Amino acid sequence: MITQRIYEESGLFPSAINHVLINEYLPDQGIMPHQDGPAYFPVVAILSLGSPVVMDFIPHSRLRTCTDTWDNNDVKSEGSGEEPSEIETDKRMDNHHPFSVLLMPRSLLIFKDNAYSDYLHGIKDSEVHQYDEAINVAEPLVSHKFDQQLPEPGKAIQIVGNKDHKVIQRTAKRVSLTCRLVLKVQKKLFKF
Ligand SMILES: O=C(O)CCC(=O)C(=O)O
Ligand SMILES: [Fe+2]
Repeated sequence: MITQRIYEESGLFPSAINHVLINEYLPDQGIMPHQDGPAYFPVVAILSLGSPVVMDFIPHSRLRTCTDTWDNNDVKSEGSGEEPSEIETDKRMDNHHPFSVLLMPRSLLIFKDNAYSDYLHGIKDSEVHQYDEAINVAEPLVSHKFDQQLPEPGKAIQIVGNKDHKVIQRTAKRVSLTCRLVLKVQKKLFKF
């Protein structure tokens, strides 16, 4: 089973994956920025099928509260380990910039730790996604290779990219399998 393979090959989950959410998206549908919350172990594996999408990661608002000090790049010293100082707070914010990831069909995205706890993740409600800023921007250049292996070549993927303007057109549905580990499975819901 796919979850077993993800569990074994990633080595990132303390026990077998016990929760899979299947989402289906029409070409103009996304998901609003959110956090997956404390019910899950903080590692998420998302398998993507169908049209590609861009997933945006946005620093959580608690890390974006004083944007006026955002440009404070000359901070070099580490804090003393006591109360967080202003410098430490700035440094922490400096480490949290928005980023995005292009999710191609049959790709597996795994995110964890800070990406789980310090960022919201979401997908725009748009048929066209820009991936210029995606951290894996080079990937679609090789994607045509596996595009040909799909049952309907070219149906799911349309990359309208050139070197200045990198966008994907979502021409088909996208189905994702979000695989997680629920830490405490309540066996008896009602205890008297
Ligand atoms: O469909 C996706 O890629 C993301 C789904 C998601 O973030 C969720 O179900 O919590
Ligand atoms: Fe999520």
